[in-house]
Amino acid sequence: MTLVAGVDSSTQSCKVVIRDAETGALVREGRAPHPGGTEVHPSHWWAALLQAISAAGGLDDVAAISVAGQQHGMVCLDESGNVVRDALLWNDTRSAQAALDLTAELGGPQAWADAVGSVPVASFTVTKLRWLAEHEPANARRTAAVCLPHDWLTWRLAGALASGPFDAAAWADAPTPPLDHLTTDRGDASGTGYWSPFTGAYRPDLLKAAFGTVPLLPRVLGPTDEVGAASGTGAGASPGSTGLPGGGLAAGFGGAAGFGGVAERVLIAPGTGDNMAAALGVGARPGDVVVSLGTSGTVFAVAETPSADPTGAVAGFADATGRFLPLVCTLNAARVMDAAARIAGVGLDELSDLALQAPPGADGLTLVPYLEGERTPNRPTATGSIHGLTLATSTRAHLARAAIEGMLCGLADALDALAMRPERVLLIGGAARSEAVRRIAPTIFGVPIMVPPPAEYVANGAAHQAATLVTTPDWHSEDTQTYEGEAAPEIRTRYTRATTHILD
Ligand SMILES: Nc1ncnc2c1ncn2[C@@H]1O[C@H](COP(=O)(O)OP(=O)(O)O)[C@@H](O)[C@H]1O
Ligand SMILES: O=C(CO)[C@@H](O)[C@H](O)COP(=O)(O)O
Repeated sequence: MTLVAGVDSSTQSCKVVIRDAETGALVREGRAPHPGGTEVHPSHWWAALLQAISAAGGLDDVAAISVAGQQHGMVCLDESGNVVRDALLWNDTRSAQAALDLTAELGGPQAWADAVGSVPVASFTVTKLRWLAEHEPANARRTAAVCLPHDWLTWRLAGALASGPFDAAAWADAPTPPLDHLTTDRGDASGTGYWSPFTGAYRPDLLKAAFGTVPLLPRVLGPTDEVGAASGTGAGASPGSTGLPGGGLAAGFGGAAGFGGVAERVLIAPGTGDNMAAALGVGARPGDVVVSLGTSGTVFAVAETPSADPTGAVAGFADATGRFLPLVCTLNAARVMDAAARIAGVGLDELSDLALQAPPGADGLTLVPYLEGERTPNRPTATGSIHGLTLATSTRAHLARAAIEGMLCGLADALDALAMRPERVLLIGGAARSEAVRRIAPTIFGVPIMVPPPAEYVANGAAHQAATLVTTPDWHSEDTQTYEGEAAPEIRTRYTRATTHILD
């Protein structure tokens, strides 16, 4: 049996799955938590990855690996490859003004949508770089290369694999490759704000306008390229860079160092952004819409052509297959339920039970879930609010229901923004494990919802990408469960009214 590993380095944790490359059967898995906060030193991701790989039984018998990661995070490296400052994550809103400034400077939202498929908001890397240039000029000057979380982990993994077989202690300080060995993929690159899904190339002019200089950028690999192989597409190589010198890292991988396991050489797939990997993992095809309820709430579709929404609601991303992934993202999803459970003093399962005890619409109790500000709609400084509080609605059950309905109303607006008539709506992510979420979602979305069995779909997608390096994977998706319910548009109407009465 040939094994492959898939990694999901997401906001809250790192998950590793080891699967049979041919069939996709799960062999073993592991996970480790990430620290909280919206700025994190990348070394925490590396430590969590090593811990999760250990928990998953190591990599000695693994033939290929792929890392998917939270999108947009700004990882700045100096000339020696050291991290310049803590990474600003996708949900850090300090660059909201920079986003407004950049939008105006280029000539408005349409100009950005036409240039890179998306209108920048605080999540996008390009706005974080502008913030750095303005607020931390010394750190900006030290920045020799900029990459994304999955790029950085892939680069570290390449260095560690070149140093010897998996050993968490030895790998903790494994040497890193030269900066010009950094790689990314088109899916994650499309969330930077300086890579165009229309041309498949970087827009160094936009980066220079935002940051003042053009640091080295990761080479953009094609969907089936191998990290370290000299024959990648190279499309969008960093300005001035001609690709990997001397055939890259391939010679240093794995077996040459005498791995004890079956695999002679661990291949590294390009990896991608977590949403692009989720699309792979769930087997999304054109006509499908995927709703993912993780730290972020995302609604996305696989598309044959790139999109350019000047309203900024839909980000015109690329996917991990050569197609496109129009996506709407909210800052507030699973953690709204975490917060409601904390207030109610219950666990997540009990919160689900409580929510199902309250009637649809929670007797008018409406929760606007902007607990971390909001990205869609673009309200970076907004706060959450509760409306319709009466003696009768002052119960834990009403609160639980209102929290879930409020979170889902934000996602229903996202679904509307995609402007599709989906053939299937698939619900995944941590909060999709909640029975209340599964049962309430069809009433809020107004369409039946298909829920695949709970699994780590981002890590699975990464594993599938890794499998394509060693075989032609024939992975069958497991049965989904369909949830239906009577549409309750009045809940969304009340929610929309409530969103006009929130504090910034
Ligand atoms: N049974 C459940 N009900 C509701 N939320 C859940 C449940 N299980 C996990 N979660 C939530 O899912 C979130 C993690 O989901 P995940 O998709 O792994 O997030 P991320 O990928 O952003 O790190 C956490 O906030 C966790 O509390
Ligand atoms: O910013 C986006 C998408 O544009 C987020 O979806 C991040 O990619 C974080 O994902 P999760 O950690 O919530 O999976």
